[in-house]
Amino acid sequence: MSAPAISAHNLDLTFQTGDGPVHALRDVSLDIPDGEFVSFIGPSGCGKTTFLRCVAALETPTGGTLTVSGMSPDAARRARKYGYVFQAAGLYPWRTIGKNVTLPLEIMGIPRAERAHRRDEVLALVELDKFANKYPWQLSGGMQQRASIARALAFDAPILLMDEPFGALDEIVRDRLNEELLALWARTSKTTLFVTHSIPEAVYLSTKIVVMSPRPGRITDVIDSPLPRHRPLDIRDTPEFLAIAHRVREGLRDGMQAA
Ligand SMILES: Nc1ncnc2c1ncn2[C@@H]1O[C@H](COP(=O)(O)OP(=O)(O)OP(=O)(O)O)[C@@H](O)[C@H]1O
Repeated sequence: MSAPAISAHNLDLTFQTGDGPVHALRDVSLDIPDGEFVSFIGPSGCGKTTFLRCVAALETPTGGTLTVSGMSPDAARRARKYGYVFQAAGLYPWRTIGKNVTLPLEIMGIPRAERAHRRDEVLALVELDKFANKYPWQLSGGMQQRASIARALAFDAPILLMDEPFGALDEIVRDRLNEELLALWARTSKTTLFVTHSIPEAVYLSTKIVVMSPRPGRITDVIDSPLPRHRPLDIRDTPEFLAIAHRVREGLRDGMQAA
């Protein structure tokens, strides 16, 4: 069997700050097999972003072990094992959508023809193929987030890290992007780590839901979703869906009480 996409054991992270130590993650152990869609949900400040940043080698844990595709996070970063989608789309306003998407490929030194090919492919995946020559300000917020997903997909990394990518969008746009993201995940089968504050979003998207407690962030529950992989939006009204949402809510409440 190949190594899990992500494997964390007793992960700890304490930030040293001017006001004293901030214990952001405590004893986080989690294995994520290849191809799963895993949501992280928990109160603000519980370390969700910090965990993603550890996976991306942007933070160094102060204890425990973490492997990404069977290697150290730093080696995984150098091997370009992940794409990262941030809370804000973070597109460069002076570059077209197409040129935003190809920027990481330019930095990697990928030849022009190959860049153009990958740009067309990923823009088609997020249904923005007609917008390659537009500038970010000419697109809606939801389209900008899709462009930022395309940029993260451009170098075809096996892991996609998404930090609350739809948090700033209204519910209707968010619903549509949730549906599109599931379809995209089904087509690409990338291992996805997705941070959210929304219980319905976590339950709708995920094969596994990781519930975290307030700081220091611990895992209070890991729920393997019994829902089928194909999920129309109205699955959210089914008793199965509501039962998982209830369990997430309980997990969040238990974490708050224990804190
Ligand atoms: N570089 C840093 N230096 C000091 N403290 C930090 C640093 N980065 C994060 N923290 C602290 O660590 C804790 C966890 O932060 P993190 O951003 O991971 O939480 P989060 O669960 O993603 O929150 P939110 O849902 O609000 O985005 C917070 O208390 C935060 O203030």
